[in-house]
Amino acid sequence: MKYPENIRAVASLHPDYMGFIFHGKSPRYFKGEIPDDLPVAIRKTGVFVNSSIVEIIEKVTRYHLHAVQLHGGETAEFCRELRDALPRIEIIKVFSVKDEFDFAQLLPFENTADYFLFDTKGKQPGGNGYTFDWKLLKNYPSGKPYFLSGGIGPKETEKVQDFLHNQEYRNVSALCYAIDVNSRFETEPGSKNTEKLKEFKSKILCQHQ
Ligand SMILES: O=C(O)c1ccccc1N[C@@H]1O[C@H](COP(=O)(O)O)[C@@H](O)[C@H]1O
Repeated sequence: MKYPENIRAVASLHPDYMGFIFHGKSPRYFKGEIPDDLPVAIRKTGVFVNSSIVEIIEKVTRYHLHAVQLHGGETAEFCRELRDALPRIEIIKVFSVKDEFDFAQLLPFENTADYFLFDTKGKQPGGNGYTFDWKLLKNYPSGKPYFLSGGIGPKETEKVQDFLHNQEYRNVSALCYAIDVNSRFETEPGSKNTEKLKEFKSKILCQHQ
């Protein structure tokens, strides 16, 4: 998210999380103010790419963030330091997936991240706008809930419904804690199409009940 009016409009749809990107090279780089009248249940999330602990603490404090999404090569040791520094902040550690994925990479983070997030590997650290083959997640060995991300847009609605409900994915979709959407719902970088988000959310939730 980037612009106050759009932040308010999307907040009115009551997403569980809302992301603010603190990666200088991103067209979504956030440097404004987050409206202070958002519904309290929305978890404001800072998205970082190899930022220092000091920088993350500064943003968490300044913007009253509830969660951090670590989208770079942050190590498990880094996550542990961050946890010690900010014990109440949720840590979402991102892993980029392409044609294959070595799930052994997750092991060191089992005790230091609250959630994993699977995004598509691309030219940019995130926001590439492409999906990966979710079948790869069938080998997910962890019991940790994860965010499904990467290129999910209105056109993926049925695919997401299928992932969440098809018996084929039963074991892995049970741990899918959140669907993360970004560039495919934008009218311009950082500005989300509220109507399309509303429709997407209602279709996913409707199927989920
Ligand atoms: O969106 C960005 O510009 C970005 C920059 C640096 C790190 C992460 C970024 N976005 C995150 O990438 C995923 C997937 O986005 P998309 O659906 O493929 O556009 C999402 O978590 C964004 O928050």
